[in-house]
Amino acid sequence: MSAAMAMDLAGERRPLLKVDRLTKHYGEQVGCEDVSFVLYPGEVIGIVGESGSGKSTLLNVLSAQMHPTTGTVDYDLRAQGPRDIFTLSEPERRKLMRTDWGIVHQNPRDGLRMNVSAGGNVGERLMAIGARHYGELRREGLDWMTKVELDTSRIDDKPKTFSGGMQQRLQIARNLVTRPRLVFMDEPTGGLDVSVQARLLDLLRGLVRELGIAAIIVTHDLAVVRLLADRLMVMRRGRVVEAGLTDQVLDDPHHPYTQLLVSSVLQV
Ligand SMILES: Nc1ncnc2c1ncn2[C@@H]1O[C@H](COP(=O)(O)OP(=O)(O)OP(=O)(O)O)[C@@H](O)[C@H]1O
Repeated sequence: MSAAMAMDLAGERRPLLKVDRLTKHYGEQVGCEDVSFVLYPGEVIGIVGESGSGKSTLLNVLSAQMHPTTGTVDYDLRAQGPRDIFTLSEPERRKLMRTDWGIVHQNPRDGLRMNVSAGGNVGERLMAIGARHYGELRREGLDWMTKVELDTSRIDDKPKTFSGGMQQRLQIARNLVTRPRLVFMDEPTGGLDVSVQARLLDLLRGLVRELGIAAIIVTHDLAVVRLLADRLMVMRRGRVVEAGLTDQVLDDPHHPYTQLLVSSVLQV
């Protein structure tokens, strides 16, 4: 049973994120249009669609990296309760990014410091929330390298000497070490060999479930959402055309576009 379902049974259903009529235009061009949904603690939602359907735009707006044209995103800030993330001050937003949120980029270069050691990449995030004790930082670094199946003898090596799959695992460790409540992932296995992808997906699934983290995962790969996501949103031309439980949407797609998306994958 997922953490979200457990939460449901316990009756503790306060949304972590509430997205209301989110729209982003680039001049005349539609990025995303009128997107609304609710995400609960511990729940994993997948956003799929072909290239240009608006997935990255939506993720960038949801993670406050971009302002919407209209619409709101309310995030449950523990002590303060729900706040529209676009009304946060810059320091408040940065604090959120450092503590409660993680962002796993498709390209590990965008999420790692390539000239800082692997241990430093993990420790840095902890230092940003106040950890100072060197031995403790080192222990956490080793612990997280083990968790993401990296050889701990490489702790002092820089990520630029790592393979793509190793860099991605380190990026995941760097993001999860602070135990965020919400992680945004953009094509987390994109650009990796199929065999490396499968192992990384297994690893991600285990960690997300173990830590009870909520996640929003953007991908064009239906196998990724099949494995990781509780719920699915299918986007086309900036709009959500179908949404529901992942297995239901993939096994019994209603919208013709989803049917096409599913059948084209099955034919591969
Ligand atoms: N900076 C920009 N300026 C103008 N139009 C943009 C910009 N970024 C995205 N768009 C447009 O917004 C729409 C959605 O693009 P977006 O990158 O969000 O799609 P996507 O589903 O993430 O695609 P991909 O899978 O190829 O990354 C597209 O029509 C795209 O041309």
